[in-house]
Formats: sequence, structure tokens, C-alpha cells
Amino acid sequence: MSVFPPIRRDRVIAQLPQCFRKEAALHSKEDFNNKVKTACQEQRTGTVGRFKISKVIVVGDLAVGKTCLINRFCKDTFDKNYKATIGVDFEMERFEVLGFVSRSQLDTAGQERFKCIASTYYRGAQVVIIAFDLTDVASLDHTRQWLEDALKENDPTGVQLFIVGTKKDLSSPAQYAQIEQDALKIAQEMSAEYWAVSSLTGENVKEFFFRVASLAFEMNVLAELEKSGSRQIGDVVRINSNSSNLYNTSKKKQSSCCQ
Ligand SMILES: Nc1nc2c(ncn2[C@@H]2O[C@H](COP(=O)(O)OP(=O)(O)OP(=O)(O)O)[C@@H](O)[C@H]2O)c(=O)[nH]1
Repeated sequence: MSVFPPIRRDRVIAQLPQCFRKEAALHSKEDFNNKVKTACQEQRTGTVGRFKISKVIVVGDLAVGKTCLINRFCKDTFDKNYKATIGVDFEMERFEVLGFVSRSQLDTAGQERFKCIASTYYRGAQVVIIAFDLTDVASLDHTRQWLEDALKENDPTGVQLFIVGTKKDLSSPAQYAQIEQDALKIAQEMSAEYWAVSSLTGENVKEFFFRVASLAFEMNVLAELEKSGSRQIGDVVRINSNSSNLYNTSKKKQSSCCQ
């Protein structure tokens, strides 16, 4: 019997969520990789084992909406009052992907003390999400610097990169069309996948995080297959199909090392 609570029903992913724009996608295939699907179908996972946790970090300029993005997805809440992030906030989310558990830790850090925690924060990230404000071109320009910083601590080939425009509700269609052109160009330069979201309305938020979780899962399984010569998938665990799917995330705050 699993010691973990069941996965929430609204965190079940049976098909690969599609990219937002084909011009700037990590890949634009319609379905999960065949090797991954076969391995999952054949349940080459043993029974209960250790879960791999994908570390997902969200970076970007001050007040672009990083915390709101995480809160909209994890808690379905939105706060219009700005409270600067102090230290590091993180949420743990569990998904069921192709019948297997996949866990993601979503981190965002405040700018105030960011410099002294940066290397610890970035290290080991599997997914880097660089957020910018769709109504603030400067925040888009700064994504290059955020990328450079994130890659100082990580092997670029092992990191999945996303550029996310936030506050879509605040930009007019004309404004949006203009900034999207620039964002697509930058995303292509960086080999990143581009998305545009609104945490206020919730537009594209769930789709975005499902895409992130799915691509991270796909990468983990492929890496595991490569490592074990296709013998077994060690870091993913088969869901007990009889379990009911009720599970709530909990938010915890950590203080930074500099407090
Ligand atoms: N209209 C609108 N406002 C948003 C949206 N997302 C965030 N905001 C507002 O933008 C401000 C900053 O949001 P946060 O999520 O706290 O920004 P942050 O990037 O986490 O801030 P720091 O971590 O302190 O850098 C808040 O006042 C939010 O209400 C959005 O999608 N639409």
C-alpha cells in the first residue's frame, strides 16, 4: 500500500498537453515519446520506490507575477496586492502522468536577498521558467540575463527552459501582438518554449504547468531508460488504480541564508 496520499483528480495527465506556439516549443510532437509510452504501458517500474522530484524554478524581474502564477496553479487564488517575496517560497505538486506519479517542486525567490542565495537556488534545477511582464518590454529584455545566471549553475543540456509572459489580461490585443513577436524571437534564440498567461483570469495557467510537468516527466523517463538500458524506470512509481484522487498541496516558507 502506498504511504503517499492519492493524486488530485485535476492533476491527472493522460495525453501530452500541446505547446502554446509551434514556433517556440521544446518540441511540437502531438504525443509523448513512443519509448516513454511503451515503458509506462509495460509498467517496468518495480513496485513502490523512490520518486524523483523535478526542481522547477521561476525567475524574472521584480513583481512580474511569479508568486501569483504559482499560487493560481497550486491554490487557485489571486492576490491583487503586491507583497514582495522574502527568501524562497516553494510549493510541491504531484501529478499523475501516463499512470505514474511525477512530483514537481516549484520555487520562486525574492530579489532582495537573491544574490546570496542564487547559486543554491539555481543548482539542480530541471526546469527554469523565466517570467516577464507582457506590459513591460524591459522585463522581456532582462530574460537574457536571467538565463545566463541560471545556466551558471546548471548543465544547459539538462535544463528545460520556458519563457512566460504574465499579466496577459492587462495588455491590449495590439500591444500583445507586438510583444509576442519579440518574445518568440528571444525564446527561439534561447531554445526555450514560450507561453503567455494571466494569473488574474487563470488563462493558460493550468495548461502551462501541465505542459511543464509532462515534458519534465518525459525527460526523466528517457534519462532513466538510457541509464538502465531500458531495463526499468526507477524514479517513477505506478499509481494504485483503486485509490481515490484527493490531495491538497501545502505551502511552506523558507527563510534565506542571509536573514
Ligand atoms: N492584472 C494582473 N496583475 C497581476 C498578474 N500577476 C500578478 N499581478 C500583480 O502583480 C503584482 C506582483 O505580483 P507577484 O506575483 O507578487 O510578483 P513576483 O514576481 O512574485 O514579485 P517578487 O517575488 O517580489 O519579485 C501583484 O500586485 C499582483 O497582483 C496578472 O496576471 N494580472
